[in-house]
Amino acid sequence: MTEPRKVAVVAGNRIPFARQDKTYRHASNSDMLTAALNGLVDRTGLGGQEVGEVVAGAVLKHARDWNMVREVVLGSKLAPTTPAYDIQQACGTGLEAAILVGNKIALGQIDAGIAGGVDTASDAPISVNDRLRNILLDLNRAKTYPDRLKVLARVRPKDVVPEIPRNAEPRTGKSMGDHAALTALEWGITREAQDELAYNSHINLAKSYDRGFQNDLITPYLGLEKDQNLRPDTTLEKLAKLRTVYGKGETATMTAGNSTPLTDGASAVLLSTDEWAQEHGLRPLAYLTHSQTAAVDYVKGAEGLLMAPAYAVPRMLARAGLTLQDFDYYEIHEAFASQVLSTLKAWEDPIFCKERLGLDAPLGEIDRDKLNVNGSSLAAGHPFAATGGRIVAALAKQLDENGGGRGLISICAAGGQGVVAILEK
Ligand SMILES: CC(=O)CC(=O)SCCNC(=O)CCNC(=O)[C@H](O)C(C)(C)COP(=O)(O)OP(=O)(O)OC[C@H]1O[C@@H](n2cnc3c(N)ncnc32)[C@H](O)[C@@H]1OP(=O)(O)O
Repeated sequence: MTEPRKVAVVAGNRIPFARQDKTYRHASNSDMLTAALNGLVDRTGLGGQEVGEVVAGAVLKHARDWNMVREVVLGSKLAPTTPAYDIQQACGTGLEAAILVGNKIALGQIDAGIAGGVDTASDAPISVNDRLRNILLDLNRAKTYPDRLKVLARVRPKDVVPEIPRNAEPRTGKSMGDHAALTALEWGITREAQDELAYNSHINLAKSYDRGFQNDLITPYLGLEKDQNLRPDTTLEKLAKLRTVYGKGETATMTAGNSTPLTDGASAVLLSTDEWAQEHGLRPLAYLTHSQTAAVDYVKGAEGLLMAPAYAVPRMLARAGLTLQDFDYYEIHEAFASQVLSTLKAWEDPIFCKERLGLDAPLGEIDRDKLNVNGSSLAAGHPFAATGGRIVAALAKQLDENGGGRGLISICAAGGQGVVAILEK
């Protein structure tokens, strides 16, 4: 077996993220992923060329999009001979796509590949209930006109009520926010701490736009040039006034300001070997060096729904021979401010680290000045599968700009899962 090859993150591109039912109201997942992909192809001069694979996905997609990513490639500026396939790991999708591409590069199966993700909260895949579905299937089977009429006569008004996907866990019926509220309560996460994290996210993202950091990470789309959820004028006072939306009574702390908004958007990231990058006149921004996934049993309440990264990170650190403090940047996806803070508090807690992680000592604190330095999902928004690509591209660029260093990526996902990775330069 030959040594694994280094996996370079070469470039990234996304469209600005839009709030649900706003600018991208009429854009489909395929439209948005094509825009993100074509922007990356233009930026890297890959028009008409083939890459090893394109791997991407959407958390919510229409049944007609069963081969979405390959169809997107066929409609893109890449060569039509580029293989492509869909993956889905809830909010971990974009990062998992980068890991899959990276692993194939490391093993010598491909020299370059593109990882991506897309989601629309505006163009939700509405379905019909099982009764109407069975009637429609029978209608398709009916051979004669009278037979069809007989089948149609079975339709009742209640059958035509559409089923809209809920942002909830199928096994508990609770929304992600309700789950996060339970975890916030368990860890004693205050409203003030959540609002401060949300405030920093907006300020850091606004600063990153101001200093031009986002210029070669984003391609404007449908007239939108910046993330639509960004509020550079937000203040702690304004955040403190918002009503709570998850949790109950006096213990409720989560608001629209410290929870991610429902969002539309897409992202794409180019990964390759050093040699491939050089041959194509490109250069590595950073290297994808480690990754890990974990899952927790949130169904029986053994752990909080969004706490899997708290388990994945120490496992990855142990394999990498690193401590939690060995990083210059921490990119912790802000599904909810409370979930970031619960994770950080768990890593500082000796009992959690001993009893749940099996460690002799707590992982300890991180330097908060190194956390989400260019803003994260609370400010940018969170089009589920597109978030991983946003983070990988921004962190790689930040490490490059810094002239080197190491960054930790941590993404919580529905179903009690976590996907984490390390980028280094
Ligand atoms: C899926 C996975 O695998 C894992 C994950 O990541 S889990 C995370 C998944 N994502 C979610 O669950 C998304 C959850 N978010 C939502 O459902 C909704 O955004 C929400 C219920 C939290 C809020 O919805 P909403 O009430 O419609 O929000 P919105 O109208 O935008 O904001 C309410 C108010 O707060 C204000 N506001 C929001 N953020 C603000 C800020 N930063 N500063 C000042 N004001 C703000 C708005 O201006 C608005 O004020 P008005 O009512 O005066 O207009």
